[in-house]
Amino acid sequence: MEVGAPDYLAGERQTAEFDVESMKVTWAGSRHALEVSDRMARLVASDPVFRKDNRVMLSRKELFKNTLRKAAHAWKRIVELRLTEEEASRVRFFVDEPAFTDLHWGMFVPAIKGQGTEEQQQKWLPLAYKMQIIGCYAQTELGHGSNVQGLETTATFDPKTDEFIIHSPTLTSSKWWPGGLGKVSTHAVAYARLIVDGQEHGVHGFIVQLRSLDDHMPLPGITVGDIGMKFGSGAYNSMDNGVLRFDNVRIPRDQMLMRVLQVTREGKVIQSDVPRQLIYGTMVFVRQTIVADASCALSRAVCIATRYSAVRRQFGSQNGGPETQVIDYKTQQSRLFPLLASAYAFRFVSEWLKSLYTDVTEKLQRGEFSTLPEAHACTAGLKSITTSATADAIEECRKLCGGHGYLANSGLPELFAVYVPACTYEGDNTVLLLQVARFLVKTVSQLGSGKVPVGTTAYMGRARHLIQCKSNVQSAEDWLNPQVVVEAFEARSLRMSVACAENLAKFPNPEEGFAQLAADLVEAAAAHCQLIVVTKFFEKLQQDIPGKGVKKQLQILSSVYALYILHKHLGDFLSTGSITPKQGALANDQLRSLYSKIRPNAVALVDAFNYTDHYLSSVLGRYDGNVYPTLYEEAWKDPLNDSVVPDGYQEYIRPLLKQQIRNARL
Ligand SMILES: CCCCCCCCCCCCCCCCCC(=O)SCCNC(=O)CCNC(=O)[C@H](O)C(C)(C)COP(=O)(O)OP(=O)(O)OC[C@H]1O[C@@H](n2cnc3c(N)ncnc32)[C@H](O)[C@@H]1OP(=O)(O)O
Ligand SMILES: Cc1cc2nc3c(=O)[nH]c(=O)nc-3n(C[C@H](O)[C@H](O)[C@H](O)COP(=O)(O)OP(=O)(O)OC[C@H]3O[C@@H](n4cnc5c(N)ncnc54)[C@H](O)[C@@H]3O)c2cc1C
Repeated sequence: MEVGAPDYLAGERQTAEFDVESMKVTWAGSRHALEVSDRMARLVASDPVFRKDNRVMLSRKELFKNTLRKAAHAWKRIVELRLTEEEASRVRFFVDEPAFTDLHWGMFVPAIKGQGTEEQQQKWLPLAYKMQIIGCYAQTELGHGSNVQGLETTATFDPKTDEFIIHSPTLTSSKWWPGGLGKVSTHAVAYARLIVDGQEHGVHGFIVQLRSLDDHMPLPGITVGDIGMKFGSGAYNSMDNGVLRFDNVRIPRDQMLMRVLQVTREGKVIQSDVPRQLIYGTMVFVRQTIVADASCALSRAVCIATRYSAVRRQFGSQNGGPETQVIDYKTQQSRLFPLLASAYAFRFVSEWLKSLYTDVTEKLQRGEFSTLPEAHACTAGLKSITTSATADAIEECRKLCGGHGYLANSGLPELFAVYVPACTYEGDNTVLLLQVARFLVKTVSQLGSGKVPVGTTAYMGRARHLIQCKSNVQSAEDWLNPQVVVEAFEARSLRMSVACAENLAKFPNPEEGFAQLAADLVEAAAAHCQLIVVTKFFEKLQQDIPGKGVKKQLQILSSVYALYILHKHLGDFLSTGSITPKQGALANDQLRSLYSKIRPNAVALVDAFNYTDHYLSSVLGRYDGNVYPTLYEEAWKDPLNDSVVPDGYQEYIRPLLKQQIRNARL
C-alpha cells in the first residue's frame, strides 16, 4: 500500500486478536521463507515487464509473445541478480503466468533427475539448468491420458545402428497436451512402448530433440504444433500445449532414461532393482507440488472474497446509519470461513506431504522401496481432493462477491480458468481416487494376516475398536477436542473401506467387483484423504507456534475445517454409525459459534498470506479496500470505451434506429 493512502479496512485490522506478522511466518513455513517470498514478490511487482492487468484483453498471439517476453526477462533477472534456486522459483511463482518454464523446471528436469542414470544426468542436466535446451514432458496422447499403459507411441531398438526408432503408428498415438511442446521446447522426455527384438517391455521415457538449436525448425520426422485455444480468456492460453508426431525418428540408445530398465549395446534388457513404478516418479513429484499450489490458489480467492465481503454493504441500515457489511451475514460466513480454514488446512497438509516425499526419495536413494505405495496413495489422493475443493471454492468466492465477482478485474474468473484444469492434469481426480481405493482395499484385506498397517493407514490397525466404537460427544464443546474429532473421522473412513472390501468379496472376479463398486470406492478414498488433512492440521498444532494468539487462531481454523467436512458429509458419518444425528447437530452448533470467533480476525487471517496487490490482481481484493473508485476508473480503461460511439454504429445500429423511426412514422 502507498504510504499515507487511506486504508478502508483499517477497522477490520484493528479487531484482530493475534499477531499477523507471526502468522505470516507460520504460513510461509519459516522466517527465512517469508523474507525470500516477500523480497521476490516486490521485485516482480515493481517491474513493468511483469504487468498482467491487460492479460485478458490480449489476442492469443499477443498473449503468447508477452509470456515469452516475461519468461526471458525473468531468466535475465535471475541470472543478473544471481538468485538462488529458492528465489528463482518464487520469482516464477509471482510472475503468475502459466508458461513453458513450468514444464521445463517442473517436469522435464525432474524426469531426468528421477529416471536418468548418473551419466545421463551429468550430460543433460547442466544444459537444462542453463536453459541451453528447453524441455517438456510428452506423455499424454490423443487417444490415451489416464491409461498410461495404453500409450501407442513406439520406441524400437535397432541393434544395427545402436539407436531407438521413435514412431507414432496411428493418429491416436499423436502426443497431445504437453505444455511447452507446441511452440517452444527444443527437447522432450517422450513416453513410448519399448520394443526390443520384437518383445514389448512397457512404457519408458526417451529424451528426444524436437527442434534445431540454430533456427528452431522441427527436425526431420517431427511434426509439431499448438493444440489451440483453451477455456477462458487469458488464463492457460499463455501455455503452448502441443501436438507431436514422430515419423521413424532415430535417437541414440543412451537417450532412453535407464535408471529403471537398461537396454545394452547387444540388445539385452536388464531390469534394475528399482521398482518399475519409478517410471511414474515424476508424476508423484508433481502431484505433491500441486497440493501446495492448491493452498495458494485457494488462499488467493479467499483473500479477495474476504476483503471484499468486509467492504461491501447491503441492507440493514438503522436510523440512517451504514448498511450491514455482507461479511456479517451468517450465510456469508458459513460459505466463506470454511474456505478460509481449508486454505490453511491445505497449506499444512502440503508441508507434511513435502516432508513425506523428501523422506521417501531419500529412502529410494538407499534402495528402500517399501514406502513407495503410501507415497503414491497420499500424493494421488491429496492432489485429487485438494484440487477439486479448490476449483469449487474459487467459483464459490466469485459468487460471494456478487455481480462484481463476474468482472474480469475481480481476478476470480481468470483464476478459475487457470486453476480448473488442475482437476484433470497430472491425473484425473477420479482416476487418482481409484488408485487410493486400491491401496485401502489392499490394506484392509491384509488386516487379518498380521501385517501391521503403518503411516497414514496406521489407524486401520485399530479396526477392531473403530468398527464398533461410539462417539462420546455430549455437548457442542466436546467437538473442540481433536481426539474426539479424529476418532469420528477414523471410524467413518475405516467403516467405508471395510464395507467396500466386504462388498468386493461378494464378486467372484475382483476386477469386475472393483468396476461395479467404483463410485463407493471413490467415496471411501476421499474419506481417507479428508482424515489425513484433518489429522495433519491437528498435528501441526502440536508444534511450537510462536506469536501472540497465532496458535489459538489455528486451533479455531482446524476445528472449522474438520466440522465443516463433517457437516458436508454428514450422510457418511450417520450411515456408518460413526456419530448419531444428535451429535451431528451439536457439531453444527459448534461450527456456528466458531464462525463468530473467526469474524473479527477474518481480514487479518487473509493478510497473513502476504499477497501483494500485483499478485492478487483483483480490484475487489485490494489491500486498502478502496474498491468503488477503482472499479469506476477501470471501467473507462476498457477498449470499448476508447470511443464514445462504438465501431459498427454506422453499419448496424444507425440503420436499425432509422428503420424504427420510419416504422413509427408509418
Ligand atoms: C490467474 C493466473 C494464475 C497463474 C498460475 C500460474 C501457475 C500455473 C502453473 C501450473 C503448471 C502445472 C503444470 C501441469 C502439468 C501437467 C502435466 C501432466 O498432466 S503430465 C501427464 C500426467 N498423466 C497422468 O497423471 C496419468 C494418470 N495415470 C496414471 O498415473 C496411471 O496410468 C495409473 C496410476 C492410473 C494406472 O497405472 P497402471 O500402470 O495401469 O497401474 P495399475 O493401476 O495397474 O497399478 C500397478 C501398480 O503400480 C502402482 N502405481 C501406480 N502409479 C504409481 C506411482 N505413481 N507411483 C508408485 N506406484 C504407482 C499401483 O499402486 C499398483 O501397485 P500394486 O497394487 O501393484 O502394488
Ligand atoms: C491444461 C492441461 C495441461 C496438461 N499438460 C500435460 C503435459 O504437460 N504433459 C502430458 O503428458 N499431459 C498433459 N496433460 C494431459 C493430462 O495429464 C490428461 O488430460 C489427464 O491425465 C487426464 O487424462 P485423459 O485426458 O485421458 O482423461 P480421460 O481418462 O479420458 O478422462 C475422461 C473421463 O473418463 C473418466 N475415466 C477415465 N478412466 C477411468 C476409470 N478407469 N474409471 C473411472 N473413470 C474413468 C475420468 O474420470 C473422466 O471423467 C495436460 C492436460 C491439461 C488439461
